[in-house]
Amino acid sequence: MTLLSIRNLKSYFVTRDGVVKAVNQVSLDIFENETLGLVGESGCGKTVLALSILRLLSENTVVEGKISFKGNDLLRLNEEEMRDIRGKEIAQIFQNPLSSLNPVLTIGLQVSEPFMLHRGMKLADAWQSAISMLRAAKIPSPAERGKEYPHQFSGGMRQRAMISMGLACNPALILADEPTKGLDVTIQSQIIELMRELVKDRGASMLIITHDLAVAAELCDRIAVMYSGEIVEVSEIKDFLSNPGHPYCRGLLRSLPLNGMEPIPGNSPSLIDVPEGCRFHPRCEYAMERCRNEHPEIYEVENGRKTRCFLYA
Ligand SMILES: Nc1ncnc2c1ncn2[C@@H]1O[C@H](COP(=O)(O)OP(=O)(O)OP(=O)(O)O)[C@@H](O)[C@H]1O
Ligand code: NI
Repeated sequence: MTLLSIRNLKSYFVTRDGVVKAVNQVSLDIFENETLGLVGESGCGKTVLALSILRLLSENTVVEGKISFKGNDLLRLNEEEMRDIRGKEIAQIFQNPLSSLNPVLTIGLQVSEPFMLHRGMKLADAWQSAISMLRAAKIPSPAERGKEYPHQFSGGMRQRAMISMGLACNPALILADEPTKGLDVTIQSQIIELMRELVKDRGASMLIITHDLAVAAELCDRIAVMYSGEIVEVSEIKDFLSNPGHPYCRGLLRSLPLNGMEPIPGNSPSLIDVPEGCRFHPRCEYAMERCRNEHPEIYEVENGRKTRCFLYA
């Protein structure tokens, strides 16, 4: 069953230099009870896609298309209805908890907040629920540590606190944007393990944005790859790792340390002035005449795999 369905989403920023087409005609489904990875080079539009779902983009953004979630089109809800969905039905776990946590409130109080806001609990009950949540996130001595402030927590512990906050109201969908960025490798894998456990235990779905294909391999059921504002491949993670379809995805795999770290030649295109034809053609070793002039649609390949490449037309 589909939990969230994005159709023809466009998120454009109007800037002095031109229109930045950060998300361009994206269609993507997130199923119930699945973890979907979203990968792609820096600046390809991953964060903007996640922020579009939550409608957290700035005023100068034009957002068009349809985002269906539990019978509603999120893009058509009013701000009050949307506030009700944020944190309760769709939670976010973003990178850099230090900038997302309030420095002058205790961790316990901040994790209590969603319980008060969305579940109507009084502070004393919310506090108890917050402490259980911190315990579930494996924060040691949660009753004492809940009284501490963000700066008294290590980076890993702060991320655990953010995860507790995100999962407090049992959201159906969690949007996690690089949740382990900047953490030590060992802490990273503990956080990933924790997220997998908590998300699966609750039967929630997750969209996880990551640069790290190893993280995606560990955590995801399916993967979606973005290039220059577009989805270029969607596939089961195991098919993707063993046999990626799109030439860009083949390049991504070759750039992994265990495969020789061969970088993809060239740079990703500007989102203001995108190449004609296939956006990847200037960097593609398989580029044909057609790729220079025609924009490929996304083709159904096999096994639910979809690839935006004329090799599969
Ligand atoms: N408020 C804004 N105004 C104008 N352009 C923006 C704005 N926010 C993002 N962009 C542009 O939109 C594009 C996509 O940005 P986005 O943050 O989604 O990339 P990303 O894939 O998340 O990259 P990273 O992996 O580095 O986080 C970038 O070119 C970025 O500069
Ligand atoms: Ni990002």
